[in-house]
Amino acid sequence: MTESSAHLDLWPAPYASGAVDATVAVPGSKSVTNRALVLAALASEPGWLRRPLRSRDTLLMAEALRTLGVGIEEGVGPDGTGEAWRVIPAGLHGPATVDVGNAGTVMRFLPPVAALADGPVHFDGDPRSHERPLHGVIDALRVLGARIDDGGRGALPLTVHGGGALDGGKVDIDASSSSQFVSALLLSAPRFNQGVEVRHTGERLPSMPHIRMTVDMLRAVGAQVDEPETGGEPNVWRVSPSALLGRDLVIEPDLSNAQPFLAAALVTGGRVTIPDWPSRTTQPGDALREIFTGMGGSCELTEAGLTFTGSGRIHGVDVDLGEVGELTPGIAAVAALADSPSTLRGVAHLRLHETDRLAALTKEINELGGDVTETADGLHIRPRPLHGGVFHTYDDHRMATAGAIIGLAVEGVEIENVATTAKTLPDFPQMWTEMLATEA
Ligand SMILES: O=C(O)C1=C[C@@H](OP(=O)(O)O)[C@@H](O)[C@H](O)C1
Ligand SMILES: C=C(OP(=O)(O)O)C(=O)O
Repeated sequence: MTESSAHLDLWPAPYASGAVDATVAVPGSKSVTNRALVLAALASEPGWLRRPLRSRDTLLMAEALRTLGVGIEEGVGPDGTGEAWRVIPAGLHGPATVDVGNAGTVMRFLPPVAALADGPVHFDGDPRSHERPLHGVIDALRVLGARIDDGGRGALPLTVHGGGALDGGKVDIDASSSSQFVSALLLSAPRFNQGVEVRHTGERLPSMPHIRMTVDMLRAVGAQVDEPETGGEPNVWRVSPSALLGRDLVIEPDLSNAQPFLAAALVTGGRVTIPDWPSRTTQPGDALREIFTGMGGSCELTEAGLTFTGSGRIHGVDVDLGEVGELTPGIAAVAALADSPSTLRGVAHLRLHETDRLAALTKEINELGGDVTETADGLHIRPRPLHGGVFHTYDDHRMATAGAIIGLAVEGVEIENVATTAKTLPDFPQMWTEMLATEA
C-alpha cells in the first residue's frame, strides 16, 4: 500500500464512451474444473474434461495431481470437438511437492488426496497462502487418521505423510471461515476406508452453492452422499466409501468471471450476451441474474445464452452475499457508481480471501473519491462522483476486474498488476478491450 506509482505495472482501464453491445464467450469455471480434476484423479477409470479452464489455479491443480502420479494429457474430447484433458488415474505417490499458489481450491482440496498417497507430500505456496485458513482441513484429517506436520501453525507450509490409505469416519469442523473445508473432505471421502461424516459446528457456513456443487459432482461420478438439503440432518454431510466413475464432462463457463462483462452492460446502459449460460447450475454466479436485475436492467436466457441489458440507471442494493461471496468485489464496484447507497452483508470471511477484500475495496474506491465504510460483516457504499487514479489490486484477480468496471465510467483509472487476473481469467485485458471495440 506504500509503493510509489513510479514502480507499478499500470494498465489504463478503458473508459466506455458509449453503450457496449457484445457477445463474450467466457472460459470454463475454476470451481468446476478443479473439482472435476480431483474426482477424475480419484476415479477407477480414465475420464475426460472438455473445455477445462486453463488459468493459474487450474494449472496448479493439474500439475499437483501429475506430481502425485496422475496422468493428465492434452487432447480433443471423445466426440472430436473442443480442447480437453484426459485424466488417467494411477496410484498416488510421495515424496512430492505441491505448489498451491494462492488457490483456495488447491490448498484445501489436495491435502485429503495426499493422505491417500504412499509417501510424504509437501505443500507450500504464495506468501498469502500461509495466512489463509486451513485449520479445518488439517484438524479434520488428523481426526480421520492422517499424519500431518504443520509445525504447529495450523496453516501452510505443511507436509502430509500419506500412508497409502485413510480410515475416515466422523469429524466435527468449524467451516465458518471457508466452505472449502467441507468440500475438501467430501471430495476425497469415497476413497476413505469408512467414507466420512462431516458435521459443521461453527457459526454461519458461507458459500453454500459451492458445497452443493461438490455434492452434485460427487453424485454425478457415482458417490453416495447424504446431505441437509435432500432430507439429511442440518449441517451434516455423509459420503459412503465407493469406487468413482470416469466421466466425459463438459465444463460450464465461469459465471463469476462473466460478472465484469455483465456489469459492463449495466454500467454503460448496453447489452452483453454470455453464450452457454447453463439453464441449471450450482455456480454462485447464477445469482447475478437476480442481483444485477435489482440494480437496474433486465436479463433473458435464450438459446444464444444469457443476455443482460442495462437500463442506463444503476440502483443501490441491500443484499446478503454470504452464499455468493466471490461476487462481492464486482458488486461493490457497480454499487460505487449507483444512484443510491448499498449495504453488502454476510461476507466477513472475505477478509481472508486472496487479500482482505473488505479493506482493499474500501481503500481503493475511497482513493478515487468514494465513500465506503467497512462494517463487521460487509460494506456500506455511498456513491460519490469518482475521479481517476491508481487502483491497487493486492494480487487479487477480482480486485483487478472490479477496478476495470469502475474504469468504464470514470476516466483515468489505472489498474495496478492487471496480470493478476491470470489466477482465473488470463485473457481478461484482451477480452475487455474486445468487448469495448463493439460499443454502439
Ligand atoms: O469451493 C470453491 O470452489 C469456492 C468456494 C468459495 O470459498 P469460501 O467458502 O472460502 O469463500 C469461493 O469464495 C471460492 O472462490 C471458490
Ligand atoms: C476466493 C476465491 O478464490 P479461492 O478459490 O482461492 O478461495 C475467488 O476466486 O474469489
